[in-house]
Amino acid sequence: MNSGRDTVSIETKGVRKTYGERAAVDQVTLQVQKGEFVSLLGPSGCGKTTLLRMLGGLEQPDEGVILLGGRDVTGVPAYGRNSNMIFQQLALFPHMDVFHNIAYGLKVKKTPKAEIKRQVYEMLELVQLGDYSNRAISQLSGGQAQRVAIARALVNRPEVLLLDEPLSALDMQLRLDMQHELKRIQREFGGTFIFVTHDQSEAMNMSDRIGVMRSGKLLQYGTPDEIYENPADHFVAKFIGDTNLINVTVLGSDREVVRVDCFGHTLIVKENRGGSAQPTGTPSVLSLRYEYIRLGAEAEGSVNSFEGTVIESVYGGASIRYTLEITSELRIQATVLHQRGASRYAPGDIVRIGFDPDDALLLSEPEPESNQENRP
Ligand SMILES: Nc1ncnc2c1ncn2[C@@H]1O[C@H](COP(=O)(O)OP(=O)(O)OP(=O)(O)O)[C@@H](O)[C@H]1O
Repeated sequence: MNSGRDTVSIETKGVRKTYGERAAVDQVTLQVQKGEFVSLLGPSGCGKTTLLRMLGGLEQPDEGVILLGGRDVTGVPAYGRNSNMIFQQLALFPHMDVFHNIAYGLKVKKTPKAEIKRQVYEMLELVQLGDYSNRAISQLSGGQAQRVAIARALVNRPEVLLLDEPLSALDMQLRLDMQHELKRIQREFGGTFIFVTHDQSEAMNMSDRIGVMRSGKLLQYGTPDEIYENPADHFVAKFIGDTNLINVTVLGSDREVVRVDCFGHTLIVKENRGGSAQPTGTPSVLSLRYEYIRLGAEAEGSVNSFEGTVIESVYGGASIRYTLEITSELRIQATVLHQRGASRYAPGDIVRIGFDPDDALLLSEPEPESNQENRP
């Protein structure tokens, strides 16, 4: 079992895989620490499954290196690696009961019977199916089948468990429950899990770190907080969370703050992390998260402050989402916390809108959309 987080479990260096002319995975370098839960996140066709399959040895890269537990496994097929994979179709053996499904890998390894029993029951406890050892696979619910698949994969003590959208066939409530379960199992087992998903909230809920992919490239690799608060670019900002992306023109910059023109308003904003100073006149994009915007009395004293007209107000229980028109060319969305019984703005109301430089991020212009992928 892995308990430390200070050593690398699996690592890729400049991994590339092409199908015909097209790079499904393009120069991906990433390092996953032992005991980490990492999600590979991105829209359909961005290359996350191909990357996962290369990590598991089901595909081989055209270029680059893969290290598993410090060993170079580039070119080593799946059966020669200490990793295991779970797919959306769980592929449990229908003619075996739960016990024998989980025991299968140990039997193949010719583990002594008593040891198999001990380890299978340990796994059944881990996935909270202690009483289900004799159940037929056909008599399991979707969530129970998921747990059996996880137990079957973990009983072999893989260096890394690779999961390819295993929850996507479940209905919403069960999916949320299984997200918590999977995280708990990973924590208790102490292993390294790499999870592919196109669902940003799923990735945010479970991961220590997220790798955001687009068109085969790893755009950003960081903790959920880093990715949310400091997105590497326009695409990541839009893919994770709700944000207004506003076209602006750079007026000038001083260290980390930049003055921009936003449809006739001069705003003071923060430069993108690691971004180089952009020259005056550069067209750019400002990312302003819905919930960082303040309205009415809350907006007084903000560094950036202007008026807008409420176009729409959508009640969301704990919060209200407003659509506000600043100019005929510019509408933004703002989400504000709402307390029961508190007054709210109505369409037509003129309200003060405010935010500080730290609340907004100037991002590089987006790359043109690739036709290789579909937005979720
Ligand atoms: N065996 C293959 N032969 C040819 N092209 C492939 C093959 N596998 C994947 N591709 C292509 O490589 C690109 C990346 O596919 P991949 O399945 O890795 O994406 P993904 O992000 O996992 O998408 P999804 O979420 O839809 O599964 C896509 O353009 C896909 O069509």
